[in-house]
Order: sequence, then structure tokens, then C-alpha cells
Amino acid sequence: MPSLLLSDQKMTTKTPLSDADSIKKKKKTTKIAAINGHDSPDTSLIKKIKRKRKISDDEEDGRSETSSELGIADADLKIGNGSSKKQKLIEKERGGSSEDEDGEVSADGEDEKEADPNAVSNFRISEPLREKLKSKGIESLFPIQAMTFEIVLKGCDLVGRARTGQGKTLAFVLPILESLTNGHAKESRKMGYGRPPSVLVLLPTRELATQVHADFQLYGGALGLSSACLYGGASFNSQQIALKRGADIVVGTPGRIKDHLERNTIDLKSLKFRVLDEADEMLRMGFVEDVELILGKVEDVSKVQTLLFSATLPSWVKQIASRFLKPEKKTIDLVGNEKMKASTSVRHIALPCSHSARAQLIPDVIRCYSSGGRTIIFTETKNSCAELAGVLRGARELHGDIQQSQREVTLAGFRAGKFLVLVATNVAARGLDINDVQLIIQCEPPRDVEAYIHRSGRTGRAGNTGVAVLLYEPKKSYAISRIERESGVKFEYISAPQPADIARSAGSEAAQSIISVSDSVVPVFRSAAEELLSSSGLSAVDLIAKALAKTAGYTEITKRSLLTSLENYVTLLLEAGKTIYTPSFAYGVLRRFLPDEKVEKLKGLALTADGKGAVFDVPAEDVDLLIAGQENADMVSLEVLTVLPTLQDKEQSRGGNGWRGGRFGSGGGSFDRRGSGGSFSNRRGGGGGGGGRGRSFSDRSGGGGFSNGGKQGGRGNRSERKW
Ligand SMILES: Nc1ncnc2c1ncn2[C@@H]1O[C@H](COP(=O)(O)OP(=O)(O)OP(=O)(O)O)[C@@H](O)[C@H]1O
Repeated sequence: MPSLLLSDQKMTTKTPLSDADSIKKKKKTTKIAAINGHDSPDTSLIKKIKRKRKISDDEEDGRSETSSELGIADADLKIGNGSSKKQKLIEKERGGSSEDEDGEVSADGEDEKEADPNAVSNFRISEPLREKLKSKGIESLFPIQAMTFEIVLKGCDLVGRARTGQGKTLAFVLPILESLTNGHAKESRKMGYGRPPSVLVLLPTRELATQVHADFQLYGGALGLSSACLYGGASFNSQQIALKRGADIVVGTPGRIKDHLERNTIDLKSLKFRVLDEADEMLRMGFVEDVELILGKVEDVSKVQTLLFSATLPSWVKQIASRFLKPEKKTIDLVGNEKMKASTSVRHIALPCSHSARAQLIPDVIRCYSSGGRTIIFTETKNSCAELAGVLRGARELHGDIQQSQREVTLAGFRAGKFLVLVATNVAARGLDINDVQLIIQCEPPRDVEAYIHRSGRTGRAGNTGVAVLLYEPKKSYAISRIERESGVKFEYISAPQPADIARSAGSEAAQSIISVSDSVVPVFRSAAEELLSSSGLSAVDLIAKALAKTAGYTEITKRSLLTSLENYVTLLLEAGKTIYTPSFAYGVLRRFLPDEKVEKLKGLALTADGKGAVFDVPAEDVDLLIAGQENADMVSLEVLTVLPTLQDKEQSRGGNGWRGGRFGSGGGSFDRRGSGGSFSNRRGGGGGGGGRGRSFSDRSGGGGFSNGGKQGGRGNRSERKW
């Protein structure tokens, strides 16, 4: 019997955990705590939870078992905090440890394995399934899987919630398969040719359907169960043939399943399980009626078990969803009321960038933060997806206007590493689990916070780390504060990587590649080199510098502004000796001493949090003229910035009169170390804007490369980049 779900008393029935040896028991609880990101003091809490569980299991009183009843809410059972301790643990869980002949984990010896309460061997998982899991490097269940396994096996309806990438798919796949083959659903499920499905899994996108179906094929196949995948854009006939033959498990999107119902090609009367994966998205997409119609086809609702999973469950979804689940449903919520709803193993970064600077900026963001792995870029619309994919070298697009067959080819190519940059709309936001996605770029803040959580959750999965960069127009900074408020994410504010810094790191790679050229070329090129050296008028060092630049793909170095990330723009700060209440006031001041045509070329004007200044971008060629212009105005100063100061929330700037102190401005001057990247915010002047939270920008201007948890891009020279 499984560990987490049972009382200590029940555990005595199971061999590995039954040993009354107190040392082992101690190890066991410590490991539970470690998996959940806690140290030993919380082990008593885990025991409490177990005791509570024991009581509620025994009582079987039909009450809904909520996370708070289980004591799971808040930080108590938090997972995925990215700590190195947990990291190692997950690596171990994923099979990173060496195995002995019996396939047992031997990292810390036999005791260690026995001490793992979530070891697969501690659950009622049959041998073929166990073997399959082992072949995939899975020796231990993740918390959401461990905590829901027995509940599902016992026949309860369930709402399951855990952060992105924490293994919710296997949390329903494994107990369903066990139920069908060895559990309560075994006797009543239909068999033989033409059998109707016993399991229906509904999900919002075709790509996700394919992925979940692959899991059922893999694990269900090991138990002799067949499955079919039904989604639009694919051949109806082949789906019909599969259903006619008989499929135990059907995975699909609501639209196509409804089509099958209308054509009488599917019979959902005798379902044993109904699963709503990414339920909130399905309902948000307007599938409520379809979902209700599909789920309503079951003949005897008392005989079907309904499971609902997502990383996000807004309250309106819970209300609708409760129509589909029995009142005595159980809830396992590993996010609960915790403030942080997004993945905790992801570094969340916000970077100001005007729309027109995106295409130039994104390659450098990829170079700085992708660690050479895959990147997914999210756009809000299909048009901007196609447009961006068209200008980013080596990138491919994925959105709803692409033919289904091409969508599949594209995703397969991305999974296989044939190209490393995928530009996608929200079709790729939910559920997709793709190996080695290191970086997520969102081109603008999404409208709803759930989208931010799911998109950024395409990286940092299963205990791995990742980076999510959110680009935003400076004038839309209020959208960032909304996401922070609603998701609990604390963004690291940076300004754009400077091309010079990128070029510096490309230069050292180019140097390596030059050194590795065979000596055999020297006699052939020597005379040309001598000729060049004497005719160029350059020193040998300068000449080599140019050769390195060319090798790295650079013929000039541009500057990128701090505010809008535009190349060949420079960020200036205006101060007028008094509070600047509104952007129009700032424009008025500028017009006093600058020609109109120059003022009209300014970009992204925003007010500083201390209320004393305005920042804006100007074309690099105008800078000298503008700086000189300040001589004509009293009490006015203009200066070139190297670090962006803390800015006001735009909503507040729009508010006109009565600047009340920056909602974004905090007491300035303090350093804010974040993440492993070692960047720090360096707020100019440090004038706190009358309270409120600070939006500080990391100082990248010191040059010397970019930090990404110690990882540098290192993907070859500029001309060889894959994107
Ligand atoms: N027990 C386990 N041990 C190791 N890896 C696991 C385990 N369970 C699942 N995984 C892996 O973790 C990854 C994430 O799993 P999954 O896609 O089910 O996450 P999820 O919680 O559904 O995420 P999302 O909310 O984004 O859909 C997958 O690659 C899966 O194979």
C-alpha cells in the first residue's frame, strides 16, 4: 500500500515500509519533507497529515476532502522550489542514480530506496507497468501522483492540482490503468472486439491529446489495453476504424468527440472513467456545452469516476466543474492558497521592449538565456506568430491556422531537436512536455494570468530549471504588476542585453574556432595576411580584432536602448527641478527647448518612480544635439542613462494630477540580489517614490557577459546560429 496515503498502521502491511525500525522511519519522513521542499521540522506536519488522512479514510464519511482538511494548503507540501537538495532528489527519482542488478537504486544504498515512501514499489502498481516506468527512468512517484494514486484506485472522484511540470498526467494514467486491469473497474469493463471505451480523456488542444495518448499507448500497451486519439484536422475514418475495433481508452478534444457522437461512431454509455485535463482551459475556450453533452452520455453516472486536473483552477471553473463530479469528491491541491502559483523552478524575468525592437532583441535573449537548449516564443496572435517566425532565422511557427499535418511535423521536429526555436500561440501553452526547453519568451503580457503560468511552465519541468522572459512595452507595465499580483511571481527586471556584450562572448568563441584551424592553412594565407597588415594601416591587434568580429558574424556594433530595447537608440533622463506629474507635462518641458520634430521622435516616455524625472529613448544620432539643447532651458537637465531607474506603473502615470508615490517605487538604494544569475539591481539615485513596491532593473551595463545561472549561451558564432 502506498506511503503518503496511509496511516503508519496500514503501512505495516507492506514489506518495505513495514519495518518498525525507527531509523528507517526517520529517514522516510525526512525524505517526504525533502521532496516537498522542507527540512525535518516539517516532518511532524507530514505525520499529522497522514494521521488526518487515516481518520478520513477510515471514516469514509463522504465529506469532500479539501486541501485544507488535509493540511496541504499553503507552503506545507510545496514542491519544486528548485533547491539543490530537491534537485538531486528529483534526479534520483528520475533514475539518475546507478542501479544494481535488481534494478534498485543504489545511490545511497539499499536503505535509501526503502526510505523513499514514494518508490514505485510501494504502490499497487503491477509488474508490467513498473517495468515500463523503470524503462522511462521513473522509480519514484512525484507528490501529486503519490497523493492521488490510492484515492483514484479506491473509486473516488478527484480534483487534482499541482504546478506545471509536476507529473499530473501520470497521476491519472497510472491509477486508471491499474483500476482497469487489477482494480474495481476490472470486472465491469467491456472487453472483446468492438468494445466501447472505458476511459475518456478530454483536453483542450490536439497537441496535448497526442501527447497524453502516447502515454496511454506506452503504459496501457504494457497491460494489453488499447487506445484511440480523436481530434480535429485528422482523418475521421481512421479514428472511426479504431473505435469500431474497440478502444479501451479514448483521448481527444471536445469538438471531434462531439462529431463522433453525432455520427454515432462512439458509444460513451459504459465509461468507467472521465478525465478533464486542463479543465479550466477547455471551459474557458467555450467548450462548456460540448463537455456537458459529452459527459452526459454516460448511462449510469454513479458508476463512472470523474477526475479533473490542472495547474490552475480559477474559482469559476471549480463551480462549473462541480457539476461533473460527485459531491463527495476529493481534492488534492498542491498549490492551494500559496501565493506563488507559477513554477518555482523557473527564473521569471521582465524586459521592456517596444514592438518594433522584438525581432532584433529576441535572438540576443535566446543567446543569453537558452543555454543552447530549446526556446518557445509565445505571441498573442496567429499573425504575429507567423511574422516573427518569418524573421527569426531557423524558427518555425505553430498556430491554429497551420494545417494539422504540418502542426504535427513541426512539433515532432522541435521535439527531435531539428530546430531549436518554436514560435507559437496559446496552442502550445498548455500541457506540452518537451525535453530541454530552457527558455520561454512571451512577446507581451498575456491577458489572463493562467496563460502566463502555463506558458512559463513549458520550461522548468520535473524539477529542472528554466528561464521565462516576458517582454513588455514600457507603456504597458501595469500588465506586469497584474501578473505579479495574481500569480505571485516576483519578476527580475532587466534591460536588454547589449550587442557589445553578446559580441564579446561571440568573440571568444570565434577565437577558439580560429585557433582550431589547421596549421596547413598558414603558408597558403601568409602572403595575403602580410599584404593586408601593411596596406591596412592597422595594428596587428586591431586587424585580428576585425577578423574575429567577421568570423563571429559582426561587421558593426550597435547600441540598444534600455527602455524600448531598440537598436541605435539611447535612453535619456529628463529632470525639471520639480515633480513631473504626467507624461504630457514632460513633453511640455521638452518642447520648451527642443524642436518639435525631435520631440516627436522620442520613444516610450515613462515617469520615474520618484516622480522627479522622465525617461525616454532617442535616436543615437540626435543625442548630442539634445544634450546641448538643455543649455537653452532653465532648471532642466538631460543625461544619458546607463541603468534604467525604477519606473512608475503606467496606470498611475495616466492618473494625471496627484502623483501619490510610485506603486512601483520602493525605498531606493538597496541592492536586490536575485536568482543564481548574480545580477543586482542598481537604482540610479535611489530616491524611493513614497512607498510602494520597487521595480528595479538589473545593471547589465558593466559589460562582461550575461548571467544565466552561470550558463552562457555558447552556441557557435553569429553566422552559424540556428535561429
Ligand atoms: N514520477 C516521475 N519521475 C520522474 N519524472 C516524471 C515522473 N512523473 C512524471 N515525470 C515527468 O515529468 C514531466 C512532466 O510531467 P507532466 O507533463 O505530467 O506534468 P504536468 O503536471 O501535467 O504539467 P502541465 O501542468 O504543464 O501539464 C514529464 O516529462 C514526465 O515524464
